[in-house]
Amino acid sequence: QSAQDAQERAATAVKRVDGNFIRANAAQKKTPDWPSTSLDYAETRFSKLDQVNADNVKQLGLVWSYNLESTRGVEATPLVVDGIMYVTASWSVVHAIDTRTGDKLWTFDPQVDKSKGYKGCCDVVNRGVALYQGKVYVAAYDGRLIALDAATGQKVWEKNTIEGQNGSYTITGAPRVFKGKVIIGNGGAEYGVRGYVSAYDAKTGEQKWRWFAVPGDPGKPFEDESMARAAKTWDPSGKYWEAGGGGTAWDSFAFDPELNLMYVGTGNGSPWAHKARSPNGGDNLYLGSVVALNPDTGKYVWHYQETPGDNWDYTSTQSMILADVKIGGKVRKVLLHAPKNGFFFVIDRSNGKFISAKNFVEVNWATGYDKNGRPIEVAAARGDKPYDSIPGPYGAHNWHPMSFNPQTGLAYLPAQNLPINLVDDKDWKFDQNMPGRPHAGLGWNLGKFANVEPPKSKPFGRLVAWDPVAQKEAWGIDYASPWNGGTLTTAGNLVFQGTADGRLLAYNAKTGEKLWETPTGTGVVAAPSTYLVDGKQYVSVAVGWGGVYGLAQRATERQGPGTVYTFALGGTAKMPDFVQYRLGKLVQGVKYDPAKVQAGTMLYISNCVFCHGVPGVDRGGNIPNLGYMDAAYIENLDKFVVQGPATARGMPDFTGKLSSDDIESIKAFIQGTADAIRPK
Ligand SMILES: O=C(O)c1cc(C(=O)O)c2c(n1)C(=O)C(=O)c1cc(C(=O)O)[nH]c1-2
Ligand SMILES: [Ca+2]
Repeated sequence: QSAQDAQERAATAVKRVDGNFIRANAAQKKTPDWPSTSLDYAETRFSKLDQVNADNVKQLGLVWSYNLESTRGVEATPLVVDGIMYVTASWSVVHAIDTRTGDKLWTFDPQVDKSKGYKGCCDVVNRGVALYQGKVYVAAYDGRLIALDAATGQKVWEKNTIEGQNGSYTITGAPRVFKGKVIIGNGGAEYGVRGYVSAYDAKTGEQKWRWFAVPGDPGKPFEDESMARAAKTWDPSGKYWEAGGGGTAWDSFAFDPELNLMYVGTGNGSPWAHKARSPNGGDNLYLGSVVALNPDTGKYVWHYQETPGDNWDYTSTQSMILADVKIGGKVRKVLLHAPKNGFFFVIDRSNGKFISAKNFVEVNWATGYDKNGRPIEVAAARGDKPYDSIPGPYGAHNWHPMSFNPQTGLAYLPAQNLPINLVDDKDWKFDQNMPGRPHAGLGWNLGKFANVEPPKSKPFGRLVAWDPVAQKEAWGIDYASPWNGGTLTTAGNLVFQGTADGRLLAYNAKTGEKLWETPTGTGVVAAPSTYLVDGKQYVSVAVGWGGVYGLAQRATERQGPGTVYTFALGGTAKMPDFVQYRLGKLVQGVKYDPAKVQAGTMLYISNCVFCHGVPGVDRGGNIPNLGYMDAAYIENLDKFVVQGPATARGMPDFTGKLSSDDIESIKAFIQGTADAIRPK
C-alpha cells in the first residue's frame, strides 16, 4: 500500500517540476523541496528552512539509513520532491527512495561496461540527477544521457553524448535543466579530449546545441566565432587538437533567468603541460574559465579566464554561485567562484567583468591578481625544475560543492592543502592507447622514487567560511585530512558538512562553533540536502568514500558501503554496523631483479600510481595499495594485469600494452619499494 502510495506521489510530484516550480520553490519563505542538484538556479545550496537550527540541532538523530550497495565514491546530492528522493551511487546507478519510510521505490542501473572504468581519471562517480516534468535525468559514466520515468524508473529516452568525438570521454556530473533543455558536459581531459557542453530537449532527447570549450584543428572550419577567437590564443605548432586541448565542463553550471545567461565552468588543458600544448605560449581560451552562454542557442556571450595558459590541472569547474551582494554601496549581480587554483573570485555575472580575487588558502603559483583580473604569476611554477605546486592538481577546492548563505553573507567551501611535486615530462607524446598515462607532459613526481623531493608542505583540509565582499575568511575549521564533503547552509544559522574521516557535522554559520556531529561509517565527499516532508524538516546525506583522492588514500579505519542517512529532530534509529578496515603487512618475499626497479618505477608512474597510489606509502582508498597485498598477488601480477578479474570492476586490461618483461619490472618496483621502506 505505502509503496503504491509512494509511486503515485512520485508520478504527480515530479510532473510539477519545471522552471516555474524551481523558481517558486526558491522564492518561498521556506524552501520545502530540493528539486535541483544545488537547490536552485543560482546554485546556492542555501535552504530557508529553520525548524532545525543552531539552538536545537543537538537533538538531531537518525531516522533511517538506506544501503546504496556500492563500494566506490558517492558524490551525489539527494534531490527530494514531495518526500520522494532521487540519488545516485557509483557507476551511475539511480535510486528512488520513499523518505517517509526509507524504502526503495525503484532503482535504475544503466549497465555501464565496467571494463571501461579506467576511461575516467577520478573514480566511477556520479554527482546526481536532474528532475523535470515527470522525468529523472542521469548522465551515465560511459557518456549516455538517460531520461527515466520518475514514478517507475523506466527508460524514456537515451542519447550518446560523445558520438562522433574521439578520446576517453566520460560523464560524472549532474545534468541541469534550463528552459526545457537538459545541459550536460563531459570529463576526460587527463587523457586527451576536447571539452564541450551539449543541450538536449528534455521531452524528446533531441540535441539542441553544442558549444565547444576549446578550438579544434585550425585547418578545418571553426564551429563558431568564439572558436575562431579562441584559436588565436593557441600555438598550432603544439598540434593541441591531437590531444583534444581539454577544457572539459565536467561539473558545474548555473542559470540566471533574468539575464537569460547560463554559466559554464571549464576544465584544464589536455595535455596538462602548457609547453607541450602550446609551445610558444598563449592563454589557451577557454581553459580554466567561467563562460556565459545563451541557454536558447548555446552561443557564447562572454568569458572570464581564471587560469590563463593552465599548466597544473587548475580547472574552473567548481561550484558557481549567483548572488546579489553590496559592493562599494551598490548591489551587484555577481558570480562567486573558488576554483582549483586557490583564489576566490567575484565576477560581474551580467558582463563577465572581474571585480576581485583573493587566495583562500596558501598558494605558490601566483601572488595575486592585477586590476584587470590577470594573475601575477611566480615564474618557477612554470619552470624547468621540479616544483612543489600549491595547490597541486587536486586543487585548493575540488568539485565538493560550496554553499552561500545570504543571511551571514558567507560562502562555505571545502578547501584543502594538497601540494604535489610536478616536473616536466620531456618525453611526453600523445598516445591514445596509453590509458594509464594521464599526466600528459608533466610527471607525477614520486619523491625519492624519481630522485626528486616529495612535497614539503603536508596535506590538510579546511572548511572555509569566506566573506566575498571583504575577500577574507570569517572563520575556518582545520581537518587532519583533505578531501572533505560539500556543504549545505540553512536559515537555521547552520552549516552542515561531512568529512573524509567519516563524520557529519553541523556548525554555527556565523561563528563556526561546532554544534553537532555523528559518525557516518565511511568518508563523506558529497554534500547534504534538506527538505520538508509533511511539515517536518529532514537532512539527508549520501556517503561513500571515493573520488580521485579516495582511490588511493583514506582517512578513516571504518569502511561502510555507500549509504544514504536521513536525520530529523528526535530521530532514534540505530546506525548500521561499520566494518573496521586494517592495513595489511608490507609485501614480502617476491623474487625480483633489482636491475629492473628503475624501469619498473617509470612504468608504475605511467600506468598504476594514479589509482593504486605509492606502494606501502599511501594507505589504499577504495582501490587496494599493492604494497600491502599478499606476496601471491604480486607474484601473479600478470594474471591481474592481462585479462584479469578486476577488469569487471573497472581496471584496465593491459593486454598488448604491457609486456611480460614490463610486468616483471613493475613487480620489482613494488617489492623493491616495500623492502626499501620496511622499518629495519
Ligand atoms: O579534466 C577532466 O575532464 C576531469 C574530469 C573529472 C571528472 O569527470 O570527474 C575530474 C577532473 N578532471 C579532475 O581534475 C579532478 O580533480 C577530479 C576529481 C574528481 C572527483 O570526482 O573526485 N573528478 C575529477
Ligand atoms: Ca582534470
